[in-house]
Amino acid sequence: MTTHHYQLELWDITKQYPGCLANNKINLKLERGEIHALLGENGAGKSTLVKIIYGLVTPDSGSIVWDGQELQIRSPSHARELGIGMVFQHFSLFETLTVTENIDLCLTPSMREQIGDLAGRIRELSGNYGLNIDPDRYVFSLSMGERQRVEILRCLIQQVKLLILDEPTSVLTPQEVDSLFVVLRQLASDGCTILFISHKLKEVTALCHKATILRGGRVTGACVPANETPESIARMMVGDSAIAETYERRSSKKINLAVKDLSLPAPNPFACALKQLNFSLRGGEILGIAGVAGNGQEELLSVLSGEWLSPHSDQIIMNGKPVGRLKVGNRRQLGMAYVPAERLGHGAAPKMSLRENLLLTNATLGLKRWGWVKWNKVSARTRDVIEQHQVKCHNEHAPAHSLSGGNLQKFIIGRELALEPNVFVCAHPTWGVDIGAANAIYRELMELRDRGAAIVVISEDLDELFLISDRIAALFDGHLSPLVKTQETSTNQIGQWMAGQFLEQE
Ligand SMILES: Nc1ncnc2c1ncn2[C@@H]1O[C@H](COP(=O)(O)OP(=O)(O)OP(=O)(O)O)[C@@H](O)[C@H]1O
Repeated sequence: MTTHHYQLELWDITKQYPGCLANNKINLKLERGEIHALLGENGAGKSTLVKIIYGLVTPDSGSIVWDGQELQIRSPSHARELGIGMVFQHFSLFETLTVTENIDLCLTPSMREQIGDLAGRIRELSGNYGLNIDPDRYVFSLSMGERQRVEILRCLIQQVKLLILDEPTSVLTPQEVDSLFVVLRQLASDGCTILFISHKLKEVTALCHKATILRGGRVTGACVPANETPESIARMMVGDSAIAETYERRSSKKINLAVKDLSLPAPNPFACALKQLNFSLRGGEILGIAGVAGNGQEELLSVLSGEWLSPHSDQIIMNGKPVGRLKVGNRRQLGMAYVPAERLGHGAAPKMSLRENLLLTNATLGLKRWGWVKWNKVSARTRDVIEQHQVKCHNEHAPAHSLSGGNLQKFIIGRELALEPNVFVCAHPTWGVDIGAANAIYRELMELRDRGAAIVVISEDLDELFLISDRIAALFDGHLSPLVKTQETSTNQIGQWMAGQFLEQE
């Protein structure tokens, strides 16, 4: 049954969740040194399968052959001992510890002894692979891109034979993606096998040697990505809904959101101060803000949403009212909705059910009276969001953490759109969302825009920003570049602005 040149073989792997057959007799073989893409729409069963390989989930039936030996992977620490490393979509780092302390936590005593000076080894590996990580920094001060690089470093330090990456590029800029691919190709040529989950099909065709496609928990196809186009792979995954659309540009006269001379000191030594930001946004307009992670995106999101207050009330004006000193809840009452970058923990409370999560931001919409929650209404509204946005889940009582990443993102966006905001601030709207659902989200953003809302989209995906934005700008070191019409600029120019070139022109 086994062939020894395979690093990993899965035979008839099956996993049933209540009401959902997440993996249905899956067969998969990974050769040593190959980069293998695992593709499929949201909820297809990709994360379940890789959690089985990483020992986080026990399959109901089927067998696993590692390095020619049939075995059971009992736990993540067992997986790591075998040489299996995983970088999750949701990072698993402790924010109040440094990079070195975080990496140290997953080492066994013998690994510690073998490595010796851990901080030195981190510096060395970080240098070799161009990851640019300072071992002494605290994780809370790192951008999403940097956090992901710490996770990759953590696996590299353990000398993995199989590296599993779940949506690794979703928080990276094009330049960071290129350098990640250099690292991955180097690792693969050193004999490390890489299992790569991604919804970004251009990247799959550029990087991966083989691809396996899942649908509804089954393997439904396989291909050599280099022989395919992103469109042909998309059709294999989700059918014709994948075909990309283009959108007309619109805008109106009324200004829904204005930011005036907004400067904000960095709240900690590693955060980014915002410097003299000025922009205004009309109803019926989408402003795309590009930038390399860590250049002020998190800070701008926090100050626009009201999680942080601006120094003066009139530095942020919503529909003519100064709101800079109002908190999130008050801004929501005035018509703002907000989707933060991190889904679990920030966008949704993981252990709370979907209807409780809906209530968290929709409470003002007649769902409470005299302090009593009208649970029937909350349930009905949650079911509407689930239906309208085709969120795959058991029902409205499912805890947020039981949803696949893309489905949770669809739910959070749907919940916020249900508020019918006139100012919508949204980070990474299609992070981890499959191509069919991404198009559905784009359509909804366009429709909201056409109903007169002003929308700010902060994203590191330039293709996305060029597809949907009416105007576009880049953040660099807390400075905002000029805002230009998307048709009048190019990815090249915005790429240069992302590196701060606009400051030299001023
Ligand atoms: N702990 C759980 N309890 C109940 N159902 C679950 C649980 N984990 C996953 N599921 C369900 O199993 C199915 C497969 O989910 P999985 O996370 O594997 O999909 P995926 O292909 O990784 O999707 P995505 O691209 O959105 O991350 C989904 O319908 C999901 O809701």
